[in-house]
Amino acid sequence: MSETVERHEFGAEVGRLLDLVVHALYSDREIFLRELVANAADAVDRRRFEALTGAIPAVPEGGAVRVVPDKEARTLTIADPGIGMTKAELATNLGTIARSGTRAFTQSLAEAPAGDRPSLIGQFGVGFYSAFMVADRVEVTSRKAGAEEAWSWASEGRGDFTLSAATREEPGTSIVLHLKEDAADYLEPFRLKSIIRKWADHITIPITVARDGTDEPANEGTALWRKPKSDITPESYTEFYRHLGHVFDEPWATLHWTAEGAIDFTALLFIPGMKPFEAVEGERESRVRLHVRRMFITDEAGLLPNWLRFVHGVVDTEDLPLNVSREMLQATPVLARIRRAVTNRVISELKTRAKEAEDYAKFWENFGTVLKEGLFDSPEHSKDIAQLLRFRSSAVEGWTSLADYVSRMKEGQEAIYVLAGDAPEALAKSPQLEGFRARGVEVLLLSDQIDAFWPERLDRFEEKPIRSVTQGNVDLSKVAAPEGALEEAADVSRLLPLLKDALKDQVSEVRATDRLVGSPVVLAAAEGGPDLQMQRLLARAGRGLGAGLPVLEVNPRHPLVRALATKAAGDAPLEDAAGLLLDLARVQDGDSPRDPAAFARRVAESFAASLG
Ligand SMILES: Nc1ncnc2c1ncn2[C@@H]1O[C@H](COP(=O)(O)OP(=O)(O)OP(=O)(O)O)[C@@H](O)[C@H]1O
Repeated sequence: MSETVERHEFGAEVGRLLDLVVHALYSDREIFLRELVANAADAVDRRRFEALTGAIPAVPEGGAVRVVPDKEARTLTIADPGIGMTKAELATNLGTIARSGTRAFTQSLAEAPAGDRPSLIGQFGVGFYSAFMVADRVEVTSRKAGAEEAWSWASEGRGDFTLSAATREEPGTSIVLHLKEDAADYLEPFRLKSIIRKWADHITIPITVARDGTDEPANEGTALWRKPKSDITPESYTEFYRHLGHVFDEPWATLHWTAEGAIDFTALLFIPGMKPFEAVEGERESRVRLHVRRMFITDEAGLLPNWLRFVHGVVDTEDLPLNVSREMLQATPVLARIRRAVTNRVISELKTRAKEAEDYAKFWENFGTVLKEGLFDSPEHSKDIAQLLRFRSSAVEGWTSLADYVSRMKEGQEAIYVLAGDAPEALAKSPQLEGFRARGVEVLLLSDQIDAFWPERLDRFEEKPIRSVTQGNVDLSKVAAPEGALEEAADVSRLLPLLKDALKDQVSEVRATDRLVGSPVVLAAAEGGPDLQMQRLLARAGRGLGAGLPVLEVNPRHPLVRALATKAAGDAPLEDAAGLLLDLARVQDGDSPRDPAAFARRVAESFAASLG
C-alpha cells in the first residue's frame, strides 16, 4: 500500500460554501445527520439497482446504514454498504459543487444579510458539507462496489482536502466526523435516534444507532405511501416531500391514492409550493420515483411527461417483478398504463384547484411556463391544458383564463387575439393594440419565450381561432367602434403604391389598417408566415431566413399619413418619408432601425425643419 497523501484544493464555490457553513450557521445543526444518512441510503439504493445486472456484488442481506458514536474518540461514524466511490468520484463529488441547486443556494446565502443566514440553512440543505457544522475534521473512506481498492478523503474544511490509499473490507462508504467541542450531544445514542426519527423515518433502508456495542434500529422504515391516509400527519407528508425533492417549502398539493383493478399501484405525489432552483436550468425529465413492492427501482422511468416534471413523488406497483431491468422497463406496457393514469390524475387535480383563482395563481406563477410545453409535447392533452392556462390581458388586472376571455368577447369578434413579446409592461403599451383598445376588444399579452410557439399548435379554443394581432390581416371591421373614437380616414389610394415602390425590397406589402389609433404605422407578419415575436426569436437563434418580408400597415386616420397622402397626390418624392415610416414601425416594436445613424439624422433634420 502506498503511503503517499495527495493534497487538493477545493473548487472556489466549495470554499465559499464551507466558509458560510462553518462561520455563519448554527441553528438546526442537527440536519447534518439527515443529509449524511440520506446520502448513505441513496448509495444503498443505487447499489441494489446496479447489482440487478450482475455487474457488481449485491447489497448484503440486512445491509443497514450504521450510525456509530464513540465517546472516547469523540467521533461519530456513518457507514453504509452502498455503491461507494472511486478515487476520482471522491475528488469530484466531495471537492466540487455539482448540483446547480446548491450553487444557487450558496449565492443566495452569500447575498443574504448575516442575520437571515441561520434561518436560510434551516430551509435549505447543503448536503455533505453540512458535516462541517459539527465536525472540525471529516474523513471519508470508500470502496466502490466491484473494485478492490479503497480511498480516503479527509479535510478540515479549510481550503483543501487530501486523498490517500486505504483499506475497507467491504464495498461502501464510512464517514468519520471528529466532532467539535460544542457538538458533544451528537454522541448520545438517544439524541441521534430522535433526530433520525424526526428526519429520516420514511427511509426504507434500515438505519441503526450503536449503543453499548449493539446496533439498535432507529427508523421505522415503513414506506409512508403504504400507510392509510388517516395515519399520516400533515407534518410527515411535508417531511417526506422535502426529503424527496431536496426542497424545504410546503407542498402546494399532495396527492395520495391507490389504484386497483386493471393495474395496481399506490402513488404519493407532490406539487411544490416554490419554484426550485433547478427548474430553471436543470433537468428536463420527470424524476418521479418508481418502487416495486416498496423497493426503490429508479427515478428515470419517466412516470410523468416532461411538462409535469415539477411533480415529485413515488409510484409503487405490484405489477412488475422486483428484478426489473432497464431494458424491461422500456418495453413493458405496465409503465405506459401507470403513466397514463398518473398523468390524468395530476391534470384533474389541477383542474379542481384552478377553480380557486388566487390559490391557483401561486401554482401558475411557479410552473405555468413548464405546463405550456405540454401543448406541443402531448397534443392528446392539449384540450385539458388549454383549460389550465392563465394570461395577462389588455382588459383586466391579474390572471385570466381562455374561458373568461371568451365570455368577454365583443359582438362580431371572431377570434381570440394574442400579442407575444418579451415583457408584459411593454406589451401593454404596444401600438399593435391601439385599434383593439378603441373597439374594446381584449388581447391576451404573452411574454414567456414559449408563447411564440404554442398558439399555432393549439389553434382553437371552444371553436374560436387563436390569432396573433401581428399576423396576417386582422379584420376588426365587424366590431363596432364607439361613437367618436376614430378620426375620419384619408384617401390613401395613391400613397400606398408609392410607399410600396420606395420600400420594395423591405416589405411585402403596404396597406391601410383599422388596427391603429394614435400611431401612424405598424408592422405585421406576412400572410401565413410566422408571428413577429417568433421571427424575432428565430432571428436571435440565427435562423431568421425564410420568414418572408413583413407588411407595413399605415393608419389613414393619422395626421402624418393624412399629410403624406396630400403630398402623394402632388407626386412629391417619398423615399425618405417611406424609410422613416418603416423605421418608426420597427422602433415601436422594440427593434432597431435598419440604419440607426441614418434614422437619427433624419429625425433630427425633420425636427429642425418643424422648428424652423
Ligand atoms: N455515502 C455515500 N456513498 C456514495 N456516494 C456518496 C455518498 N455521500 C455522498 N456521495 C456522493 O457525493 C455527491 C455529493 O453529495 P451531496 O450531499 O453534497 O450532494 P447531493 O446528495 O447530490 O445533494 P443533496 O445532499 O443536497 O441532496 C452525491 O451526489 C453522491 O454522488
